[in-house]
Parts: sequence; structure tokens; C-alpha cells
Amino acid sequence: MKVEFSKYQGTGNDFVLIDNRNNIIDANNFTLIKKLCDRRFGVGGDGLMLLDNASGFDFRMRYYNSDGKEGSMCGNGGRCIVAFAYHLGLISETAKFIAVDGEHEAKIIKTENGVQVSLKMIDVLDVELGDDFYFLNTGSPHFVRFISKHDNFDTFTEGKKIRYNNRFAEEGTNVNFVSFQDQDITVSTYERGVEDETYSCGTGVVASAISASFKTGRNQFKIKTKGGHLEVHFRKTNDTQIENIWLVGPATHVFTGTITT
Ligand SMILES: N[C@@H](CCC[C@H](N)C(=O)O)C(=O)O
Repeated sequence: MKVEFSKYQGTGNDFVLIDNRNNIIDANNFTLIKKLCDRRFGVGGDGLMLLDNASGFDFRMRYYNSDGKEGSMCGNGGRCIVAFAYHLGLISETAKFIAVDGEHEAKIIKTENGVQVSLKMIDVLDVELGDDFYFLNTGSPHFVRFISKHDNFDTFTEGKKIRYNNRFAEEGTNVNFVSFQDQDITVSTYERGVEDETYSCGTGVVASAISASFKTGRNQFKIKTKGGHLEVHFRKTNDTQIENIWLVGPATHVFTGTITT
């Protein structure tokens, strides 16, 4: 079978995208999805998204981690699938789509290098404030720990320890490490389902910015990741309720091709 795909990246978090409005891919064929994400035997990516039809919406986003399993919400993936829908001619300046965590809206701005996508994330209704960590769900579960600096910090080793500790081993969690540079933050992330450090994680950056607001009282952050810069802003109604959360950054088409499966 020949499968047409496009490869996108959002601050280095990279994805295989397939227009599945004609059901060319069986959404439960996890072996095929894992193979397409494989960097040696497939296209390669941190994850894969199927763009499906959804009544009442511009499209449905179905997200899989590179292990082939259906994941929870992916923020960078959400921004990339909006850019994909824009390039397919399915949407123009705005989008309304449905994903595993519910409804999302997005705004697209054309830039010199491609497009910038602002993605509205689900409200955060509960934040666990631990002794030296924050734990919250921004569409995906995120553990957040602040560190003094990122120089030589081993995100993979430290992240993996937390992801596989007694509390998280079964369900898994994504793990973020955050350091401050004046008003801004740097975030590195170990991703569940990729089981590695990725260059950026959208839902992780959102969780990190919300956690940083407990330390600074601010509701807007510029964030540096290994793969580029993102921005997050939100409204905090009380200490654990955060709404109107927006993740903003570039979403870039890398290449389009056909793979024989
Ligand atoms: N890369 C993602 C996060 C994807 C979700 C995740 N790995 C999971 O299923 O836990 C992002 O940009 O948010």
C-alpha cells in the first residue's frame, strides 16, 4: 500500500501527518503507525496524526506517540495539524477542531518562513502543588520540576527516573525541567510514548508556564526549548483554575512524500 504523508515540525517536535478523510489508514493499525514513526524503517517522527472528518468541526485530530499507541493531547502536534489543514485548503485564518481532550480553536498568521499558529488549550482545573514539583493535566499529564540551570542537565536520565517511578510507571507521565532566565523560562521535556527527550513539547511548555506563574504571579511567558521559542498566556481565576490558555509558535512544513508500507 502507498501512503501519502506530510512531515511537519513545531519547534523541533516532529510529526508525520496523514489526510485520512477517506479512511486510507486503519486508526487501530498501531504496528503501521509505529513503523511510519520509525526514524530508520519509516518516515520518522515523535508522533503521527491522522486528520479525520468530524461533523460540526473543521476536522478531528487523532494523535499517536512514536511507540504507535494513541496518546493524549499534543500541543505542538495541534499547531502542526492546523498548519496542515491550512495547506490542504481546509481552513483559512481560523480553525475549530476536536481532539482526544475536547474542542480546540486556533488562529493562523502567515509569516515570512511559514505560519504561526495560536492554539487554545483546554482549561486546567487542578494543579497538584508538591514539595518540589507541580503535577497538572494540560491535555496530557505533566510533572514539572524547577532546576537552577540547564547547562549539562541530563533531561533524559532524570526524566526517565520520574516517568518510571512507583507513582507513574503504569500510566506514565511527561516530565519537564524548568529554569528561569530573568523573566523567561527554558523548558526541557522527557516525553512519555516517545520515551526520550524531545526538542519541545507544547502541552509541557504550557504546564511549565502555569507552574512558573505560582513563583512569579505572571500569566504570560516566552519559553525557550531545544528546538525554538514558544509563547504561552492564560487567565488564572484562582490558584488551581486556569482558563483561556493559548500556546503560540511556528508550525513548519518539512516535506511531503509517499511511503510504501
Ligand atoms: N509532544 C506533545 C505531547 C504529546 C503527548 C504525550 N507524549 C503523551 O501522550 O503523554 C506536545 O507537544 O504536547
